[in-house]
Amino acid sequence: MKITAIRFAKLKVPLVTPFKTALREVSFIEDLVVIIETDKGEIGYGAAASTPVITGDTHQSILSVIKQFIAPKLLGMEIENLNQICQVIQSSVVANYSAKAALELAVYDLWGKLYQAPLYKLLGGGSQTLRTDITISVDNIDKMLSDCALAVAQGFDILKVKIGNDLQQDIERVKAIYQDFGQKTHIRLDVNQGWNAKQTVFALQKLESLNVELELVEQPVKSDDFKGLKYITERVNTPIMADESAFSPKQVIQLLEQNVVDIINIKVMKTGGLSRAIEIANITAQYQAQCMIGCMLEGSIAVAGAAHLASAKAQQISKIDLDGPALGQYDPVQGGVEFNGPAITLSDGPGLGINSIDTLQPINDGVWPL
Ligand SMILES: C[C@H](N)C(=O)N[C@@H](CCC(=O)O)C(=O)O
Ligand SMILES: [Mg+2]
Repeated sequence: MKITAIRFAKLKVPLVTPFKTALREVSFIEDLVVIIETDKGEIGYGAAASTPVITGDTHQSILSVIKQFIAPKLLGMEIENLNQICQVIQSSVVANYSAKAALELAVYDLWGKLYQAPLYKLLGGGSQTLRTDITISVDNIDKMLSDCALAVAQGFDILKVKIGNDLQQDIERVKAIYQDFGQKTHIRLDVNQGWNAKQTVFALQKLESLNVELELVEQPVKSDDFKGLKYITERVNTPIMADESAFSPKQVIQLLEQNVVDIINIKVMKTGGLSRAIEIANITAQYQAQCMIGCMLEGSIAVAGAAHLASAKAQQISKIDLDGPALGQYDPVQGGVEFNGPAITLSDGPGLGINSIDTLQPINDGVWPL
């Protein structure tokens, strides 16, 4: 099965409530969809989110990097040579991880179709169902409490609470949420780089002294502040997780070797797809460190890839933050992953298991080669 062409489209889904973090605020899930065509008539689906404040990637940059630097090298390649294709994708250009992720996802989808098996089975096998947390956007306390109540009513028992835009208010937000929901849910915090090291130690020691039990705190400080992360990890009992600091296998080795953090958040938009995500999951196992599989605010095409990986790598990946599609008003993708509250069910169809996609908006000049 040979690669013959690549098509591009956009997919836009309105959110139930605006997604607000210390880094950005958005009201839609917007994916660039990549469709790889083959000489056998099979197509593979991949997608990428635009998160310039985290990856530096936009839909425009993803599209031009694929067309200009990566696609020309993929034309004619055999899907059965999966590792070779991933190597070409990874080495065609530096960085641009979201572009690489979208392509790798589509190639893995085709690999599953070639062997007529769901991806999670080809990757080693695992459970067909997973449980995700849900994100509570940073907002005023009343809004955050009502979002938590809604999430709990929908069956979620792990809340990923976004904070990081004002230290004192953040402490009050966490205290209020813990008071109302701390007994019935696990609470994770994601600061999205909003504090500095001293502020983090102050806030977490304060919360610990009040017996506020947090499952983990994600990326409290700037992504390049490894010294700050280590300073925090050495001074608090709450587990510290790296997100924006952990893109590459090399960074993950440094983070774990030097005891900079306790936990790693793997996202395919940061690793450049599944091949390096697998590599990182294996590295965390070597260090006997826990890891999470996460997502950007992205729809269910890319999340399906991450979910198949999480199923097959359940020994390494113990925490799941794949709630992107659950935050949308609807899911235009049929097959793939199905959400029912916190439960994610993987399709048993081949590859990612996607059957069809509604409301795809083709992009002008969105076919390669023209
Ligand atoms: C959506 C997911 N739960 C999440 O919070 N992901 C990111 C932020 C993604 C974005 O801004 O698109 C994270 O920081 O973990
Ligand atoms: Mg995060």
